[in-house]
Amino acid sequence: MKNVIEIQDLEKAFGSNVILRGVNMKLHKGENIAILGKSGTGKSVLTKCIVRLIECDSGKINVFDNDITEMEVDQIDEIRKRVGYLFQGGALYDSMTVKENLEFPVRRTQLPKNKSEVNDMVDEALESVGLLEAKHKMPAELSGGMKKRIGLARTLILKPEIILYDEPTTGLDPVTSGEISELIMRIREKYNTSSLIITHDMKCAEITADKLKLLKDGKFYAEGTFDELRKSDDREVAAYFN
Ligand SMILES: Nc1ncnc2c1ncn2[C@@H]1O[C@H](COP(=O)(O)OP(=O)(O)OP(=O)(O)O)[C@@H](O)[C@H]1O
Repeated sequence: MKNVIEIQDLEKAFGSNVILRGVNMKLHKGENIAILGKSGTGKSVLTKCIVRLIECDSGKINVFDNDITEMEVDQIDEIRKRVGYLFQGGALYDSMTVKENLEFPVRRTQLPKNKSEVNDMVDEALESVGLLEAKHKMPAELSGGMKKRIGLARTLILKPEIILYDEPTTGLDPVTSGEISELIMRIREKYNTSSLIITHDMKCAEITADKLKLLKDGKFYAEGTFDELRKSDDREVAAYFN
């Protein structure tokens, strides 16, 4: 199976604070992997290394068969267009409408397009997350769940092949969390994406992930399907299912 991400022996420290101590993983095309781990274990650092928002210290990170640790800035930009990163809070610009928030990545990273083309892209992305009616709203008028959806629409507008979800359901009630998890699945179907999903929400992992990986002490400690890990005798793993 084709890998869209392949990481070998990734290490990262901030000063004396060693975070990643030899991370290895592969993400196949079309696959969803959930990354579990206690707070502060380096899940976000790992995903940020994948798009070089953080520079790793050593190791290889192949994205679409290119080692991004060796790339020049302009080549990285090409990769970033193909890898969407959904930040924890949605990271919307509060002073811009939803429409303007969605136009922003298009204007920054794509060839000039005429107004109506950009408008169509905005509408398609909003329709994909079921929020076309929020187009002219300001972020302050949106609920937490709506902000997550709009953040996702802003990621989708560039039609990424990989999406990195950083805690897509955190801070949401169980019903809205479930809706976001279902949306992640619909997005995979529609856009044919592969995803890494950092989550503390086991329901989200159950719904969205083909495979779960548990980060502990700077390495992956366990991996398997939801059902395989649920049956694990290992106390570290079992703790996630209590
Ligand atoms: N830019 C940075 N400079 C210094 N330390 C950092 C930086 N980014 C992250 N860290 C440290 O790296 C560690 C891992 O952080 P990270 O955000 O990856 O944790 P996480 O597993 O995603 O946690 P959570 O589940 O709480 O979001 C933390 O100790 C954090 O303080």
